[in-house]
Amino acid sequence: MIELKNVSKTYGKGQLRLQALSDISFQLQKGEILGIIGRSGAGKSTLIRCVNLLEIPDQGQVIINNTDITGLKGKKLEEQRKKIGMIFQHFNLLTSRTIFDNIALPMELAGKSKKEIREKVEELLELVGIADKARQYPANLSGGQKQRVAIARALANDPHLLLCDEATSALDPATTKSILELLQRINERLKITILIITHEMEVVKSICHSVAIIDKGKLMVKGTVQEILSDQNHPVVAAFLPEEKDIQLPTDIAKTIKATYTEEGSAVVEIKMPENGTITWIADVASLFNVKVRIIKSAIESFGTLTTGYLIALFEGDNLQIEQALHYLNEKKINIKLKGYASR
Ligand SMILES: Nc1ncnc2c1ncn2[C@@H]1O[C@H](COP(=O)(O)OP(=O)(O)OP(=O)(O)O)[C@@H](O)[C@H]1O
Repeated sequence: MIELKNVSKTYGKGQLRLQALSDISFQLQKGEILGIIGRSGAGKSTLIRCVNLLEIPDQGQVIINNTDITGLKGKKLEEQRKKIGMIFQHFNLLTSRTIFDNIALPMELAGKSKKEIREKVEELLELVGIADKARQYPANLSGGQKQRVAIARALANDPHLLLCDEATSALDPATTKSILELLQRINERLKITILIITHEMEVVKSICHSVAIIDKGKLMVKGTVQEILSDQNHPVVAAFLPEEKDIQLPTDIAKTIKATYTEEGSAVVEIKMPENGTITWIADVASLFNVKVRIIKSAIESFGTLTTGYLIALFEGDNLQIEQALHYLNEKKINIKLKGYASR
């Protein structure tokens, strides 16, 4: 079990003094995957760096399997650090070393034998699915493959804890999914505890067992993903709710949008998603007014049964009929906002 007890950290002195972490306490059970979310500057990276003592807390304790590692120095601290793996947003691989040698590095530093290192690296290459890349260099790999190397390297000394600092933030959605699946497989197979710092809801929803939110250096709440995400008033949910400012007009439309209808134009309409996540009126608008609704942008999140967010749609048709359709939707109290008119 991993426990943080009343951990605080300040940077700077005098007027520049900044309380980055304030009295943080939580527990992580063996095999748990905890996601920590929070706004930029909330203290997420400081927290994760305090867990492996890359930053030394001013106060409080980091207790790993009943050992208070904050009190350790020298070799004893190094021994404990070896049991904590870490992966980063930008992978942090050594460009002059092959993939094999990148993964081998922590074991070389730990003084393992060549045979031991070879066997372990081969096993890890298989585990993360890049056995064919052993002799390549990082520059020849995709982002997802680089993160697989970083994961293998983080596992080299059989850690009991894996720290992930925005590990999928630089990856596209499909690669993110495959890396999250890999982390989940590692968690299940090796029973390794994982602490993830993220700003991506997808990460929390797809692999975390529990989630906590950090705000201005304070840990607000920790709970299971299920209980937190089904409560739409929960601060964790609120932190992820798309706001109106999150949906912007596509640039080509923003440049040409006009306040009045133009011949051969279409109305640009912002739609607030209803909470049940279903828009039922598109077919009505088509059949009653011969207006075609085309969704061109969305910022939507789902939490349990709640769906929330915004869409941008083009209403295409004759001016009068578009106006009638908008009037009809306003009468029905559908949450829409006319942004202007675009040329087709
Ligand atoms: N080495 C440092 N020296 C001084 N201030 C620091 C240092 N590292 C972080 N800070 C400050 O501490 C606060 C927390 O920073 P931290 O990097 O932990 O936030 P974060 O939640 O990880 O942010 P982001 O999501 O933008 O990476 C910020 O105000 C930051 O400017």
